[in-house]
Amino acid sequence: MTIVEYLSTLSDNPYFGAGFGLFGLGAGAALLRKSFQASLILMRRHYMITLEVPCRDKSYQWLLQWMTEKGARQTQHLSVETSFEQKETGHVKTKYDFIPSVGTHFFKYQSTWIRVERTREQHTLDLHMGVPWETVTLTAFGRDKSLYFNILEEARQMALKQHEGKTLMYVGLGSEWRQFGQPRRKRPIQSVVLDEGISDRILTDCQEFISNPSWYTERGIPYRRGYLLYGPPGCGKSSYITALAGELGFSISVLNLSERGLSDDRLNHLLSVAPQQTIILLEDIDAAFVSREDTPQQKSAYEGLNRVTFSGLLNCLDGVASTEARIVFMTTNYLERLDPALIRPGRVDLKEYIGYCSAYQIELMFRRFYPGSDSALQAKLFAENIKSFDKKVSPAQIQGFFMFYKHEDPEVVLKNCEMIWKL
Ligand SMILES: Nc1ncnc2c1ncn2[C@@H]1O[C@H](COP(=O)(O)OP(=O)(O)OP(=O)(O)O)[C@@H](O)[C@H]1O
Repeated sequence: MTIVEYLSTLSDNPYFGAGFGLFGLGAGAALLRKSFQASLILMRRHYMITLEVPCRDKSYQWLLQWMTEKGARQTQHLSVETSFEQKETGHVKTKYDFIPSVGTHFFKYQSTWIRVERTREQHTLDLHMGVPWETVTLTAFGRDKSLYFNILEEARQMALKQHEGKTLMYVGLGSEWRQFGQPRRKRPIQSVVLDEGISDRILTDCQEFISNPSWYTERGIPYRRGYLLYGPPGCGKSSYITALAGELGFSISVLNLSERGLSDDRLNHLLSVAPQQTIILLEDIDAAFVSREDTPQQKSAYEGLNRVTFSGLLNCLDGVASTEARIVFMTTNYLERLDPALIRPGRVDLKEYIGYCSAYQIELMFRRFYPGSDSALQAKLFAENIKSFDKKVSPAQIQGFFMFYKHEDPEVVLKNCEMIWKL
C-alpha cells in the first residue's frame, strides 16, 4: 500500500477526521489569540500613550493631589489621607482627602478616558522614606503626549495654589528634605522692624541676585549668595528671614549642624538636593562646632557618631552650586566666635548687624501697634522716653510690652515705659 492510499483510507476514518477537525480548531484559536495579542501590543505601541510616575518623582504627590480633586469623584475605590490644617484663627481642623486606592481606575480628562493604575510593591521599600514603593501609570488612547504634560502642569499649579500666601519649612531628615509642620501664613516683611535701611539692603540684594543668573554664568561665578545676620537674641534675625522668604516666594530649609549623625557627606548631599526656590538656613552657626563636647558626658554621647567637621562645612558651602539661585543664610549671636574662613566673601557676601532697638525702630513699632491719629507724636514721645533710660531694649521686649498693654490706651503705655525691663 502506497502512502497516498494509506492517507486516503485514513480520511475515510471518522475518528481521525474528528481528531483532525479538533486539532484544526485548537490551532485556529491559538493563532487568533496570538494575533490578538500581537495587535494589542501593536496598538499599545502606536495608538496608546503611557506615563509612569514612580513615588520618588517630585510630581508624584502633585499627581495624587490632582487625582484627589479630579479623579476621586469618578471612582468608588478610595483610600484616605488625613491631615491637620491650621486656620488663621489658630484652630486646627482635621482634613480628610480621598485618593484613588491601589488598583485600576478610569476617569475622563477633557474628552479623553484615562486608565490609572496605582500599584504598590509589597517587597520593595523606598529606602529614603521607608514606605512601600508605589507607581502610578496613566494610559490613554492617542499619540499626543501633551495630554500628560497638561495633566502634570495642572497638578503642579494646583499644588502651588494650595500654598499660595504661605511659607513652607523643610528640615533635613536622613538624606531627604521633609516638610516641617503646616505651611505658615506669610509674615509681611514690614512687620519685622529693623534699623533704617537694613531690610531694604538685604531685600534688594536678594532680588538682584535672583533676577540675574546670567551675570554669574557669564563670569563663571557659582550662582550662590551667602548672608550672615548677627546680633543679640530677640532682635528679629529669624523673624526677618521668615518674612524675607515669604516676600521672595521662597521656602526655608533649616539645617541643624549640631544634629547627631549629620556627616559631611550627608550635609553635602542635602545641600545638593535642597528644594527649589529655598533659603538654606544655618541657625546659630557658632554653636555647631563648640558646644557639643563641653562636658565629658556630652563627649561620650557623641562618640562614634558622624558629625560635620568645620572643613567639611566649608567644602559644602563652596560646593553649593546649581543652576538654581542658591541662597544661604546664617545667624549667630556671637560674630567674634566665628572663624574668619567661614565668613569670607564668597561664603558670606553680605553681613548685617541686627541689634537692639534704635529710636527709629521704637517709633516705628509704636506706630504699627497704635496706628491712631496722634500716633506719630506719641511714637516720638515713646521713643524719647525709652531712650532716656539709657538701657538696651530688644524688639522682642518691646513687642512683649505692647502685648501686655494691648487693651490699654497709648497714654497708659507712655506712662509705664520702665515696665519694659520688668516684664
Ligand atoms: N525687629 C523686630 N520687629 C518685630 N518683631 C520682632 C523684631 N525682633 C524680634 N521680634 C519679635 O520677637 C520674637 C523673637 O524674635 P526672633 O526669634 O526673630 O529673634 P532672633 O534675633 O532670631 O533671636 P535668636 O538669636 O534668639 O534666634 C518674635 O516673636 C518676633 O516677632
